[in-house]
Amino acid sequence: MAATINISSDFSEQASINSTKPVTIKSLSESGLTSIPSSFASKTLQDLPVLDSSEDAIPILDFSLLSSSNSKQRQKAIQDLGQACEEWGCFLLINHGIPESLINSVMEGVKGFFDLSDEEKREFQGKNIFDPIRCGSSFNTAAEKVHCWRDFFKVFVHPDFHFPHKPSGFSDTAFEYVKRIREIASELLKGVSESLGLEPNYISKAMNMESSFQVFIANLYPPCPEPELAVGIPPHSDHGFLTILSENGINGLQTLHNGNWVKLNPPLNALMVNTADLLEILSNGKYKSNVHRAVLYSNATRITMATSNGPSFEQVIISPAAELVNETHPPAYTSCTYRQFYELHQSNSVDMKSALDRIRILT
Ligand SMILES: O=C(O)CCC(=O)C(=O)O
Ligand SMILES: [Fe+2]
Repeated sequence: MAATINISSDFSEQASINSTKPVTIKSLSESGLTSIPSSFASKTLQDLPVLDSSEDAIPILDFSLLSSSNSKQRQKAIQDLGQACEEWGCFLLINHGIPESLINSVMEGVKGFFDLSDEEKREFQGKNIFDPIRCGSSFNTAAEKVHCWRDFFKVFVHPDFHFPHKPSGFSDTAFEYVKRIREIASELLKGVSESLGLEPNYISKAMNMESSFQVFIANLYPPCPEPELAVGIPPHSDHGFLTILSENGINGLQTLHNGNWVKLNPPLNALMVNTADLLEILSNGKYKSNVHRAVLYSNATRITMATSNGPSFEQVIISPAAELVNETHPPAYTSCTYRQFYELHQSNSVDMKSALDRIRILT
């Protein structure tokens, strides 16, 4: 392994290899390293068996059936959705209605953004986790022991739409894309409410989804000289209700299921959906947030777009739904606002369900 280097979550204080130029993971990868700096060596990559989806089949849900006029078909779709949330915490979504051309053009914008020079990106670096536009490397270099082989940008896109103004036209296509993702999340959350025995608009009303907090996260995983030693993102769960992802045709997301890592190899144009921590809280633990990770390649660049969809950031208190609390199921989490939870989630290292574990009520 090569010498240790320092990187920064944002681009403000980046040290460099040999102190000659700033380091993003992209530029580190392009510098022709043949081994990873020791600060990227993850100890946990080989810990559990990795299965193909043919060995343990991740649910594939047909989005169009959730709004079917045939009530039997719709009920079955809701039941399948509930089962996927309960048994997997993730699923693949087909027939979601977002045109492939729209997904492709947002992906082009993401590529264009990562291709900006480090100097140009600096304009968008952000200083803290509540900045609406923030780009950087790894996850939170101030708190983490092992860095992620990943560059990212994160943008708050709802209720107020923020977006980088470069590359040109990117913001317009992204606006349309996140709106379509919000509509899908809203329909899925209706189904989730029903699958929990609540009325269809329960989550929408109780969580003030009209001002739902939505974050668009673009991830770049450049080729890594030692993909068996480094990690794109280590095992973690997400912070909102549902994260909806698409990728650039290179698979690399794995989900933890029954003690194995299972590869998500989505069919062309399918979206990947993860249940996240706030849904685990709201369902009082019935639906577990999905633990997942992203792996790397030595010869391919993987790009993903993960859109996190959650409740209103400050206006509601998230707690287990009263209807799901009883003597046998006492409240399993303390209440919080999304803002409080987001801070817990983003200001530590990315590590399993560490944020949720801090508000879990132990019995
Ligand atoms: O890029 C991926 O496959 C996963 C990304 C992810 O887990 C995240 O952004 O939270
Ligand atoms: Fe994630």
